[in-house]
Amino acid sequence: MTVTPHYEQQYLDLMRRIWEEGDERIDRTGVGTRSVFGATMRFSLADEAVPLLTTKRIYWKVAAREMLWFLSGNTNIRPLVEQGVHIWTDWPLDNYRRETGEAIDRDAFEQRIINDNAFAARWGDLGPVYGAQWVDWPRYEPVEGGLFRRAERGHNQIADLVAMIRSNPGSRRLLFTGWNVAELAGMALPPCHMTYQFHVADGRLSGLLFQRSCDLGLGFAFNIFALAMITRMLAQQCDLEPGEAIWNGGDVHLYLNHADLVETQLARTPSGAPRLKLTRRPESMFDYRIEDFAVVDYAPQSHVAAPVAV
Ligand SMILES: Nc1nc(=O)c2c([nH]1)NC[C@@H]1CN(c3ccc(C(=O)N[C@@H](CCC(=O)O)C(=O)O)cc3)CN21
Ligand SMILES: O=c1ccn([C@H]2C[C@H](O)[C@@H](COP(=O)(O)O)O2)c(=O)[nH]1
Repeated sequence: MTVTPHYEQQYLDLMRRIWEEGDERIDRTGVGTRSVFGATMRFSLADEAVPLLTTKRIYWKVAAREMLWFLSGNTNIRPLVEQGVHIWTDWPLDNYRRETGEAIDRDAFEQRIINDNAFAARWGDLGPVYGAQWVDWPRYEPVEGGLFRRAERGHNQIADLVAMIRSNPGSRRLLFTGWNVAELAGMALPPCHMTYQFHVADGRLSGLLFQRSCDLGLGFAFNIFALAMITRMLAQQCDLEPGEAIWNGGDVHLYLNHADLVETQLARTPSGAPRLKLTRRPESMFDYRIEDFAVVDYAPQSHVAAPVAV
């Protein structure tokens, strides 16, 4: 009898291989990583399956709120912080401390972001990151004298994608990207989950993500959930069934200060088959709310905390 391995096994196998054989180097953050180049994982989304890790608890609502924030086009951490989502605070905080020399702690910084409009506008923005490029990629229009001005509304890649999936599902151009070369310098971090492509076969929509840089211990769990989530949303909007989530990583790494996390997860056995439910069919990709998502049959092992490299 052959037993199908649990979907999470491919993640644990990659984690072990990087930890044991990855190339060790000092990275941009100074923390140090072990790294491999090029990896693929595939997860079924059929029957509402969702690739949540089970060898530690994943706060999927944090990742879901982040995805809804991307789709809103907002690039300021304020709406995240207002919802108790702290995952993007460290970069503006680091910038604020460097520029002002003030030794403010994270809670106080977040309070000021919430309470003070001008402060949030000055210190809370990440630059033209994901949301800006996804729904408002800048367009320029000619004005007199050979000059150009920025059009009031940019390209909405997500709205265009929905229209294209509906009208031409066989297209090989069903994609959107955050990698706007001309604007990279203004971003707090250049996009990691940078290009998403979609494919329709047999009435099923599959999503493929190319992620140039992946923090396998921390970011990956969020990135793979988000890929599944947006693929499900697009399938719902386009009257398709969910197919697969396919993940392609470029530089896939483990930070050297994640030893406890790696050893704990590798000592655990994945189990269970969580499902993601979309409880309502909103008007468009831009009308989803956090209440529209529910995860059932998710019984993970305990959360394992790990430091984020800034
Ligand atoms: N080094 C690094 N790794 C990342 O994954 C990452 C970045 N930087 N920079 C930009 C964003 C921010 N992301 C983050 C940042 C922090 C967590 C994190 O701390 N997660 C914890 C706690 C989650 C919570 O308490 O809400 C976790 O256990 O998943 C996850 C993703 C993903 N990205
Ligand atoms: O969604 C995300 C965002 C970021 N990461 C990780 C990958 C790297 O560890 C850092 C980014 O550093 P770079 O020097 O720009 O590559 O953040 C992630 O895994 N997922």
